[in-house]
Amino acid sequence: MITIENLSKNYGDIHALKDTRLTIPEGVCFGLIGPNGAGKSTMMKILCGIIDQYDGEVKFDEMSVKEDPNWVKKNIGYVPQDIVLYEKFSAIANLSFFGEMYGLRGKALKERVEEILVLVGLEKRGKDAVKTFSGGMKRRINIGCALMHNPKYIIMDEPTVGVDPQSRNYIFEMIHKLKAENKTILYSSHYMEEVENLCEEISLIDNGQVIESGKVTDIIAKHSKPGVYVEAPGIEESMLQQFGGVLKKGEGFLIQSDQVLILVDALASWLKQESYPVLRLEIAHMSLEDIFLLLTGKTLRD
Ligand SMILES: Nc1ncnc2c1ncn2[C@@H]1O[C@H](COP(=O)(O)OP(=O)(O)OP(=O)(O)O)[C@@H](O)[C@H]1O
Repeated sequence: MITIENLSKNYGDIHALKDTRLTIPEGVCFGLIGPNGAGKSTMMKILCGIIDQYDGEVKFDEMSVKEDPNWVKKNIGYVPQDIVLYEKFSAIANLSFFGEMYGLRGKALKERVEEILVLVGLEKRGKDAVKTFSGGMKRRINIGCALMHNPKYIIMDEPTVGVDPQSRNYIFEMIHKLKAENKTILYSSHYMEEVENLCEEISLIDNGQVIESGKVTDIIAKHSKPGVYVEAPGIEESMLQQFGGVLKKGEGFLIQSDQVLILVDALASWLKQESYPVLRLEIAHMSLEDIFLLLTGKTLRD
């Protein structure tokens, strides 16, 4: 279990994390969701010991990150947001380099490199220089490097950003395999649907603080309200506020109400009376993304 207590980090006047608390259970894929600048990367860098100047406490079981940075290096695999690889060297050379840093040698190193190449789906490209790889392939090798020492905890900072669909699917498959091996994975993303599919538990982060945390289904059950989605060119949020709470969603609006049938009727009459062309009018439930918007007033992506 990872326990984060009263974690704060400032960069000059910027409060990247503000008295944050979080508990991450063992053996789950845990998603950190938040917009740009929410504090996700800062939290991850503190967890894996890259940032060591902060207030508060981070513990893996009872092991404090501050007390034993070497334990952290042995037990955590960190996949940074920016790909770090030696472009001129082959995939095998890159994986071997990271394996050696973690103390692997000889046969054990060779076998682990082969295992990782299979895991990331690049066993046929092992001897090729990384500079000949697509962005998605580089990302897969980058993840492989973080797994060379078979860490118990894996921290992945937005591993699918800028990645092609094929590589993204490889990454998802990899995560499912790691979950089957009972690894604890911390996974940050701006993509709610990714996190909903991969993670058993999540934390919504905004402005350096945890807004909500728990199982995806529990968060949805707690905050989601039924409502009606309406899409009609020309209508504006202020016009719909007479009907209930309004959230802007895609090209239309989601209006919350416990009386959805009455609301559909009322909206239909109003739209007809005002002569707005209606593209969609339907009963809808709030998604996790809608809940994030409801709780923070922000969308996940600009
Ligand atoms: N080295 C740094 N120096 C100064 N400010 C920083 C530094 N790193 C991060 N910040 C600031 O701290 C805040 C949190 O940044 P952080 O990178 O942790 O957020 P994030 O949620 O990971 O965002 P993104 O999704 O864009 O990666 C932001 O306001 C950011 O500009």
